[in-house]
Amino acid sequence: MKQSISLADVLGEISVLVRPHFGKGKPAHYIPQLAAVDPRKFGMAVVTVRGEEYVTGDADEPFSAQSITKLFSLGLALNRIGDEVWTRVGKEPSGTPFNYLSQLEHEQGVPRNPFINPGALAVTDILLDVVAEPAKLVRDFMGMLATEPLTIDDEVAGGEIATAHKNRAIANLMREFGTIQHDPETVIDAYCRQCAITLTCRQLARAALPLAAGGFSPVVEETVFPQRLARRLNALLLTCGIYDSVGSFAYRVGLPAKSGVGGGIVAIVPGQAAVAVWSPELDRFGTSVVGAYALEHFSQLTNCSVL
Ligand SMILES: NC(=O)CC[C@H](N)C(=O)O
Repeated sequence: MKQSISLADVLGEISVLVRPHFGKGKPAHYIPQLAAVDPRKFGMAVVTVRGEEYVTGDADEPFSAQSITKLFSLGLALNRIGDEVWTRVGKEPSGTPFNYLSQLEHEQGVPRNPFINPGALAVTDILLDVVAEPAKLVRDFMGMLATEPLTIDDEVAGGEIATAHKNRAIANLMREFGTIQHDPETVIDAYCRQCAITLTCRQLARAALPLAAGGFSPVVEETVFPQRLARRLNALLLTCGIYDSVGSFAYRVGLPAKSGVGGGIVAIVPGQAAVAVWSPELDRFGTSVVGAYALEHFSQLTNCSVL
Protein backbone atom coordinates (compact mmCIF):
# COMPACT_ATOMS: atom_id res chain seq x y z
CA MET A 1 0.00 0.00 0.00
CA LYS A 2 1.48 3.28 -1.07
CA GLN A 3 -0.56 5.57 1.14
CA SER A 4 1.15 8.74 2.26
CA ILE A 5 -0.95 8.85 5.46
CA SER A 6 -0.86 6.12 8.11
CA LEU A 7 -3.39 3.30 8.13
CA ALA A 8 -4.72 4.62 11.45
CA ASP A 9 -5.41 7.97 9.76
CA VAL A 10 -6.91 6.22 6.72
CA LEU A 11 -9.42 4.41 8.95
CA GLY A 12 -10.20 7.63 10.84
CA GLU A 13 -10.89 9.41 7.56
CA ILE A 14 -13.06 6.57 6.27
CA SER A 15 -15.23 6.57 9.39
CA VAL A 16 -16.10 10.19 8.58
CA LEU A 17 -16.46 9.70 4.82
CA VAL A 18 -19.00 6.86 5.15
CA ARG A 19 -21.43 8.80 7.35
CA PRO A 20 -23.56 10.26 4.53
CA HIS A 21 -24.27 6.74 3.28
CA PHE A 22 -26.23 5.54 6.30
CA GLY A 23 -29.91 5.09 5.50
CA LYS A 24 -29.33 4.10 1.86
CA GLY A 25 -29.80 0.37 2.44
CA LYS A 26 -31.83 -2.00 4.59
CA PRO A 27 -30.70 -4.74 6.99
CA ALA A 28 -31.52 -8.30 5.91
CA HIS A 29 -35.12 -8.91 6.90
CA TYR A 30 -35.65 -12.53 5.85
CA ILE A 31 -33.60 -13.88 8.76
CA PRO A 32 -35.62 -12.47 11.70
CA GLN A 33 -32.67 -12.01 14.08
CA LEU A 34 -30.68 -9.98 11.52
CA ALA A 35 -33.53 -7.49 11.10
CA ALA A 36 -33.17 -6.59 14.78
CA VAL A 37 -29.52 -5.40 14.58
CA ASP A 38 -28.83 -1.64 14.94
CA PRO A 39 -28.56 -0.51 11.28
CA ARG A 40 -26.12 2.32 12.05
CA LYS A 41 -23.29 0.11 13.19
CA PHE A 42 -19.97 0.52 11.41
CA GLY A 43 -16.70 -1.22 12.11
CA MET A 44 -13.53 -1.76 10.10
CA ALA A 45 -10.29 -3.64 10.74
CA VAL A 46 -7.08 -3.93 8.74
CA VAL A 47 -4.56 -6.65 9.61
CA THR A 48 -1.31 -6.51 7.68
CA VAL A 49 0.93 -9.42 6.71
CA ARG A 50 3.36 -8.07 9.31
CA GLY A 51 0.66 -8.69 11.93
CA GLU A 52 -0.14 -5.03 12.63
CA GLU A 53 -3.80 -4.36 13.40
CA TYR A 54 -5.72 -1.12 12.80
CA VAL A 55 -9.38 -0.74 13.76
CA THR A 56 -12.11 1.87 13.85
CA GLY A 57 -15.74 2.07 15.06
CA ASP A 58 -17.48 -1.16 16.04
CA ALA A 59 -14.59 -3.35 14.90
CA ASP A 60 -14.69 -5.46 18.06
CA GLU A 61 -18.44 -6.03 18.07
CA PRO A 62 -19.60 -9.49 16.88
CA PHE A 63 -21.89 -9.79 13.86
CA SER A 64 -23.33 -12.64 11.80
CA ALA A 65 -20.78 -13.81 9.22
CA GLN A 66 -23.40 -15.40 6.91
CA SER A 67 -22.03 -15.95 3.38
CA ILE A 68 -18.52 -14.88 4.33
CA THR A 69 -18.20 -18.35 5.87
CA LYS A 70 -18.48 -19.80 2.33
CA LEU A 71 -14.90 -18.73 1.72
CA PHE A 72 -13.65 -20.80 4.63
CA SER A 73 -15.85 -23.85 3.96
CA LEU A 74 -14.57 -23.85 0.37
CA GLY A 75 -10.97 -23.58 1.58
CA LEU A 76 -11.53 -26.55 3.88
CA ALA A 77 -13.18 -28.62 1.13
CA LEU A 78 -10.36 -27.85 -1.32
CA ASN A 79 -7.78 -28.70 1.33
CA ARG A 80 -9.54 -32.02 2.01
CA ILE A 81 -10.53 -33.30 -1.44
CA GLY A 82 -8.73 -30.92 -3.82
CA ASP A 83 -9.92 -30.44 -7.39
CA GLU A 84 -12.64 -33.05 -6.97
CA VAL A 85 -14.71 -30.13 -5.63
CA TRP A 86 -14.89 -28.88 -9.22
CA THR A 87 -16.72 -32.01 -10.36
CA ARG A 88 -19.71 -30.70 -8.37
CA VAL A 89 -19.43 -26.92 -8.63
CA GLY A 90 -18.36 -24.45 -11.35
CA LYS A 91 -16.04 -21.44 -11.21
CA GLU A 92 -17.98 -18.87 -13.20
CA PRO A 93 -19.77 -15.72 -12.05
CA SER A 94 -23.51 -16.40 -11.94
CA GLY A 95 -24.89 -12.98 -12.84
CA THR A 96 -27.86 -13.93 -10.67
CA PRO A 97 -28.86 -13.45 -7.01
CA PHE A 98 -27.24 -15.76 -4.47
CA ASN A 99 -30.40 -17.84 -4.03
CA TYR A 100 -31.57 -17.97 -7.66
CA LEU A 101 -33.32 -21.19 -8.58
CA SER A 102 -34.09 -21.40 -12.29
CA GLN A 103 -30.47 -21.12 -13.50
CA LEU A 104 -29.71 -24.18 -11.39
CA GLU A 105 -32.41 -26.26 -13.04
CA HIS A 106 -31.42 -25.03 -16.47
CA GLU A 107 -27.83 -26.10 -15.80
CA GLN A 108 -28.72 -29.60 -14.56
CA GLY A 109 -28.19 -28.88 -10.89
CA VAL A 110 -24.53 -27.80 -11.22
CA PRO A 111 -24.04 -24.52 -9.33
CA ARG A 112 -22.15 -21.79 -11.19
CA ASN A 113 -19.72 -21.20 -8.33
CA PRO A 114 -19.11 -22.08 -4.67
CA PHE A 115 -20.23 -18.70 -3.30
CA ILE A 116 -23.85 -18.64 -4.45
CA ASN A 117 -26.11 -20.65 -2.15
CA PRO A 118 -26.33 -23.76 -4.40
CA GLY A 119 -22.53 -23.91 -4.56
CA ALA A 120 -22.15 -23.43 -0.83
CA LEU A 121 -24.76 -26.12 -0.15
CA ALA A 122 -22.78 -28.48 -2.40
CA VAL A 123 -19.60 -27.65 -0.44
CA THR A 124 -21.48 -28.36 2.81
CA ASP A 125 -22.51 -31.72 1.34
CA ILE A 126 -18.85 -32.46 0.60
CA LEU A 127 -17.86 -31.55 4.17
CA LEU A 128 -20.61 -33.84 5.51
CA ASP A 129 -18.59 -36.73 4.06
CA VAL A 130 -15.75 -35.71 6.33
CA VAL A 131 -17.44 -34.62 9.57
CA ALA A 132 -20.88 -34.91 11.15
CA GLU A 133 -21.04 -31.18 11.95
CA PRO A 134 -19.43 -29.08 9.20
CA ALA A 135 -20.52 -25.82 10.86
CA LYS A 136 -18.31 -26.62 13.85
CA LEU A 137 -15.42 -27.49 11.54
CA VAL A 138 -15.75 -24.11 9.80
CA ARG A 139 -16.23 -22.29 13.13
CA ASP A 140 -13.12 -23.90 14.61
CA PHE A 141 -11.04 -23.25 11.47
CA MET A 142 -12.03 -19.57 11.44
CA GLY A 143 -11.49 -19.34 15.18
CA MET A 144 -8.05 -20.91 14.91
CA LEU A 145 -7.12 -18.31 12.27
CA ALA A 146 -8.66 -15.50 14.34
CA THR A 147 -6.76 -16.82 17.41
CA GLU A 148 -9.96 -16.59 19.43
CA PRO A 149 -12.80 -19.11 19.82
CA LEU A 150 -15.89 -18.24 17.77
CA THR A 151 -19.51 -19.11 18.42
CA ILE A 152 -22.50 -20.20 16.37
CA ASP A 153 -25.56 -18.07 17.18
CA ASP A 154 -28.29 -20.67 17.71
CA GLU A 155 -31.06 -18.07 17.42
CA VAL A 156 -29.81 -16.80 14.06
CA ALA A 157 -29.39 -20.40 12.86
CA GLY A 158 -32.85 -21.38 14.10
CA GLY A 159 -34.42 -18.29 12.53
CA GLU A 160 -32.94 -19.14 9.16
CA ILE A 161 -33.68 -22.87 9.38
CA ALA A 162 -37.34 -21.98 10.01
CA THR A 163 -37.53 -19.68 6.98
CA ALA A 164 -35.10 -21.29 4.50
CA HIS A 165 -37.81 -22.30 2.02
CA LYS A 166 -35.88 -21.15 -1.05
CA ASN A 167 -32.65 -22.78 0.11
CA ARG A 168 -34.64 -25.98 0.72
CA ALA A 169 -35.91 -25.84 -2.85
CA ILE A 170 -32.31 -25.42 -4.05
CA ALA A 171 -31.10 -28.34 -1.93
CA ASN A 172 -33.94 -30.59 -3.08
CA LEU A 173 -33.27 -29.74 -6.72
CA MET A 174 -29.60 -30.58 -6.29
CA ARG A 175 -30.50 -33.85 -4.52
CA GLU A 176 -32.65 -34.73 -7.51
CA PHE A 177 -29.74 -34.03 -9.88
CA GLY A 178 -27.24 -35.86 -7.64
CA THR A 179 -25.11 -32.76 -6.90
CA ILE A 180 -25.63 -33.38 -3.20
CA GLN A 181 -25.74 -36.83 -1.69
CA HIS A 182 -26.92 -36.23 1.86
CA ASP A 183 -30.49 -35.62 2.98
CA PRO A 184 -31.36 -32.03 1.89
CA GLU A 185 -32.63 -31.23 5.39
CA THR A 186 -29.29 -32.26 6.92
CA VAL A 187 -27.46 -30.07 4.40
CA ILE A 188 -29.75 -27.07 5.09
CA ASP A 189 -29.30 -27.47 8.81
CA ALA A 190 -25.49 -27.59 8.54
CA TYR A 191 -25.40 -24.68 6.07
CA CYS A 192 -27.60 -22.40 8.20
CA ARG A 193 -25.57 -23.18 11.30
CA GLN A 194 -22.38 -22.35 9.41
CA CYS A 195 -23.86 -19.03 8.24
CA ALA A 196 -24.72 -18.21 11.88
CA ILE A 197 -21.06 -18.10 12.92
CA THR A 198 -20.51 -14.83 14.74
CA LEU A 199 -17.29 -12.81 14.71
CA THR A 200 -15.85 -9.29 14.82
CA CYS A 201 -14.16 -7.32 12.04
CA ARG A 202 -10.82 -7.79 13.77
CA GLN A 203 -11.31 -11.56 13.97
CA LEU A 204 -12.48 -11.72 10.35
CA ALA A 205 -9.48 -9.78 9.05
CA ARG A 206 -7.15 -12.10 10.95
CA ALA A 207 -8.99 -15.18 9.64
CA ALA A 208 -8.72 -14.02 6.03
CA LEU A 209 -5.09 -12.91 6.29
CA PRO A 210 -3.64 -16.15 4.81
CA LEU A 211 -5.19 -15.15 1.49
CA ALA A 212 -3.06 -12.02 1.53
CA ALA A 213 0.06 -13.94 2.52
CA GLY A 214 0.25 -16.81 0.04
CA GLY A 215 -1.65 -19.22 2.32
CA PHE A 216 0.49 -18.50 5.40
CA SER A 217 -1.10 -17.01 8.50
CA PRO A 218 1.33 -14.51 9.99
CA VAL A 219 -0.95 -14.39 13.06
CA VAL A 220 -0.80 -18.09 13.92
CA GLU A 221 2.50 -18.63 12.07
CA GLU A 222 1.18 -21.58 10.12
CA THR A 223 0.59 -22.36 6.44
CA VAL A 224 -3.12 -23.14 6.07
CA PHE A 225 -3.47 -23.18 2.27
CA PRO A 226 -0.93 -24.05 -0.40
CA GLN A 227 0.19 -20.83 -2.11
CA ARG A 228 -1.50 -21.83 -5.37
CA LEU A 229 -4.79 -22.42 -3.56
CA ALA A 230 -4.62 -19.00 -1.88
CA ARG A 231 -4.19 -17.41 -5.31
CA ARG A 232 -7.11 -19.40 -6.69
CA LEU A 233 -9.39 -18.47 -3.80
CA ASN A 234 -8.59 -14.82 -4.49
CA ALA A 235 -9.47 -15.34 -8.16
CA LEU A 236 -12.83 -16.80 -7.15
CA LEU A 237 -13.44 -13.91 -4.77
CA LEU A 238 -12.69 -11.35 -7.45
CA THR A 239 -15.01 -12.99 -9.99
CA CYS A 240 -17.77 -14.46 -7.79
CA GLY A 241 -17.48 -13.05 -4.25
CA ILE A 242 -20.10 -10.29 -4.54
CA TYR A 243 -22.79 -12.18 -6.53
CA ASP A 244 -24.54 -10.24 -9.26
CA SER A 245 -22.84 -6.95 -8.45
CA VAL A 246 -19.32 -8.38 -8.56
CA GLY A 247 -18.43 -6.37 -11.69
CA SER A 248 -19.39 -3.00 -10.27
CA PHE A 249 -17.74 -3.89 -6.97
CA ALA A 250 -14.47 -4.72 -8.80
CA TYR A 251 -14.82 -1.45 -10.70
CA ARG A 252 -15.28 0.53 -7.50
CA VAL A 253 -12.95 -1.31 -5.10
CA GLY A 254 -10.65 -3.47 -7.23
CA LEU A 255 -10.00 -6.08 -4.54
CA PRO A 256 -11.04 -9.75 -4.14
CA ALA A 257 -13.82 -9.75 -1.55
CA LYS A 258 -16.68 -11.68 0.00
CA SER A 259 -19.90 -10.20 1.34
CA GLY A 260 -22.54 -11.58 3.67
CA VAL A 261 -26.09 -10.50 4.49
CA GLY A 262 -25.05 -9.87 8.08
CA GLY A 263 -23.45 -6.71 6.61
CA GLY A 264 -19.85 -7.89 6.68
CA ILE A 265 -17.41 -7.73 3.78
CA VAL A 266 -13.88 -9.07 3.82
CA ALA A 267 -11.39 -7.89 1.19
CA ILE A 268 -7.89 -9.08 0.37
CA VAL A 269 -4.93 -6.91 -0.59
CA PRO A 270 -2.59 -9.64 -1.92
CA GLY A 271 0.84 -9.49 -0.36
CA GLN A 272 -0.23 -6.80 2.08
CA ALA A 273 -3.33 -7.05 4.24
CA ALA A 274 -6.83 -8.33 4.90
CA VAL A 275 -9.56 -5.76 5.49
CA ALA A 276 -12.91 -6.44 7.17
CA VAL A 277 -15.86 -4.06 7.36
CA TRP A 278 -19.27 -4.38 8.92
CA SER A 279 -22.40 -2.28 8.61
CA PRO A 280 -25.83 -3.93 8.46
CA GLU A 281 -27.69 -1.90 5.81
CA LEU A 282 -27.61 -3.85 2.52
CA ASP A 283 -28.06 -2.93 -1.12
CA ARG A 284 -30.46 -4.97 -3.27
CA PHE A 285 -27.71 -7.48 -4.00
CA GLY A 286 -27.20 -8.27 -0.31
CA THR A 287 -23.95 -6.31 0.14
CA SER A 288 -23.36 -3.73 2.87
CA VAL A 289 -23.83 -0.24 1.41
CA VAL A 290 -21.62 1.53 3.93
CA GLY A 291 -19.14 -1.37 3.90
CA ALA A 292 -18.71 -1.10 0.14
CA TYR A 293 -18.18 2.67 0.38
CA ALA A 294 -15.64 2.12 3.14
CA LEU A 295 -13.68 -0.32 0.97
CA GLU A 296 -13.91 2.00 -2.02
CA HIS A 297 -12.42 4.81 0.05
CA PHE A 298 -9.81 2.42 1.43
CA SER A 299 -8.54 1.35 -1.97
CA GLN A 300 -8.49 4.96 -3.15
CA LEU A 301 -6.74 6.36 -0.08
CA THR A 302 -4.14 3.57 -0.02
CA ASN A 303 -3.92 3.04 -3.78
CA CYS A 304 -4.03 -0.70 -3.18
CA SER A 305 -6.30 -2.09 -5.93
CA VAL A 306 -5.13 -5.29 -7.64
CA LEU A 307 -6.42 -3.93 -10.94
N1 LIG B 1 -25.49 -13.66 0.97
C1 LIG B 1 -25.65 -14.24 2.16
O1 LIG B 1 -25.00 -13.89 3.13
C2 LIG B 1 -26.72 -15.27 2.23
C3 LIG B 1 -26.56 -16.19 3.42
C4 LIG B 1 -27.87 -16.63 4.00
N2 LIG B 1 -27.63 -17.53 5.09
C5 LIG B 1 -28.74 -17.28 2.95
O2 LIG B 1 -28.55 -18.39 2.63
O3 LIG B 1 -29.61 -16.67 2.40
